[in-house]
Amino acid sequence: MNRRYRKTIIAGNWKMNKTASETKKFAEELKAILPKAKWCDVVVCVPAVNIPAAMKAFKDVRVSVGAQNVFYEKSGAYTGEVSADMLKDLGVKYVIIGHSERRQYFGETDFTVNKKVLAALEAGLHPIICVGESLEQRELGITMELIALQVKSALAGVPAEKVRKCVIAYEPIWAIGTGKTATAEQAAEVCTFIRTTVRHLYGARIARSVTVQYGGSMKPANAAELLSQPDIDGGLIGGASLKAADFVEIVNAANQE
Ligand SMILES: O=C[C@H](O)COP(=O)(O)O
Repeated sequence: MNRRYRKTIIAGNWKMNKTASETKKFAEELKAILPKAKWCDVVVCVPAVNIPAAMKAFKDVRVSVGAQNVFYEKSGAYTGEVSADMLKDLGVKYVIIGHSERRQYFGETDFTVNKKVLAALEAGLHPIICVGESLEQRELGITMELIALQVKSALAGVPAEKVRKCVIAYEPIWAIGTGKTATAEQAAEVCTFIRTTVRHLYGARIARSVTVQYGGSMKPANAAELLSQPDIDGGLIGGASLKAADFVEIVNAANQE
């Protein structure tokens, strides 16, 4: 981690978990145990329908509320979709884009990810752009090519002054929800490569300012080691973000780095 140049961000991705009342309960639990002085930004990305409840519940907890998806059009006949302006209007700060579950189950592609990133930035949101390889791709030895393609596609047309608003999350698909974490070396290697890719596109100054997270079975037991890697500036946490105590332990691990 390098606090001098960029933000450390610990973000929970609740996926399709917790009702509005469970959100309120979680916020109360979190408030009781979250340290007041934090060196990192803490974000909780909740299901879209629970955003208003989360905004209210996390108001005095100094936790930003994030969304898990956004559509790229501004408005119109797109049944079931939510626009970037709608999220912004609710007070949302971050939005996850291109999570592998969206790519796998909902047909998201590098092309739609890019359109969503542009729409999110235009609305003043911070996109958390997810990239990552499958086990087959890793075994074929094409991880870096794939990551470069995903990063370059996601950032296509993003002007230099807006890139530092983007967060890039490296989430190896084989480590998501499997309990199988990438080793700190594997995670660090790809996170450094992501920064190098941004450097080739935008130069060293901007590359230094972009937050790169790791996600994939991050938990209290492995967070400190992962977060101590120089190019890992935070985590995107699924399962372990659902329990306030585990989530806070990860925030504490980030605070110690
Ligand atoms: O967005 C979060 C990732 O999918 C990681 O999920 P996980 O921590 O449950 O493996």
